Amino acid sequence: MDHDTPLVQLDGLRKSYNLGRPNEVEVLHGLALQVRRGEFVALIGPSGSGKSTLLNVLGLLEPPTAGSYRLLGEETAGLDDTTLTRLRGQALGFVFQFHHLLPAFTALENVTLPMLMRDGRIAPAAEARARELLGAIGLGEALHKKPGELSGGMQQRVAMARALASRPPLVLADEPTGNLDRHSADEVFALMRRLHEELGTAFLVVTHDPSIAARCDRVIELVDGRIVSDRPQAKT
Ligand SMILES: Nc1ncnc2c1ncn2[C@@H]1O[C@H](COP(=O)(O)OP(=O)(O)OP(=O)(O)O)[C@@H](O)[C@H]1O
Repeated sequence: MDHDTPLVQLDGLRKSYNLGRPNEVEVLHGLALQVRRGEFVALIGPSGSGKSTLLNVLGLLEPPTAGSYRLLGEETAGLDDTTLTRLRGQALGFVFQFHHLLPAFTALENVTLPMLMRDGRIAPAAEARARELLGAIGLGEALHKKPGELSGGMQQRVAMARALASRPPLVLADEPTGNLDRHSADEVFALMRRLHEELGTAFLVVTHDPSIAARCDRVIELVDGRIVSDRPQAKT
């Protein structure tokens, strides 16, 4: 992929849910959007405006109903499941509101396991990579702790390490600080910004928290399934 090719390019993207004829409900109404390498973008909008739906489409978890979605320059329409899984693994990391760590496994195992399972083959040096990442984000002492022994903020930092382990160019984050108190939320967000600076990873962050949106470089606002504003923000 050419370095200037957008990571994400949507053209006329529509998504409907078929609740049984004639009740087809269109949730995303023809979106056009580009996300480029190394951007740090907030996606905001009222409840029900389609943010999660858009993230699901971007994450290749749900197909669009119409329009084009190019990921890393590759048109995703019509790709089979194996190809979608490969492309997802190559392009994307995911962070959710709830960490979804495996409770029976340690922090180190939680970060290592997805790397081992990627493409069904053993990724070389997966554990070394997991140790390095967890060390870099201040969890070197917690490698062998299980999620239940960690604070909410620490759990979310482990989830961040898991998302970045495979060096994706883009991380999709759905309310990554939504379940945390102010202090932990600020800590987790600061970590995201730091990883963005150090690794050049692009982030698309769905948030209801105005103070988090205010610290992103670009803010896209969705209302009723349409982009009503998309503006850069000066760094504060
Ligand atoms: N699987 C589905 N089947 C039918 N309708 C759906 C489905 N998923 C979402 N919707 C509808 O799509 C619309 C947008 O929902 P979505 O969850 O994307 O909004 P959101 O902006 O993420 O909201 P929130 O901020 O509350 O998470 C809503 O009207 C919702 O009812």
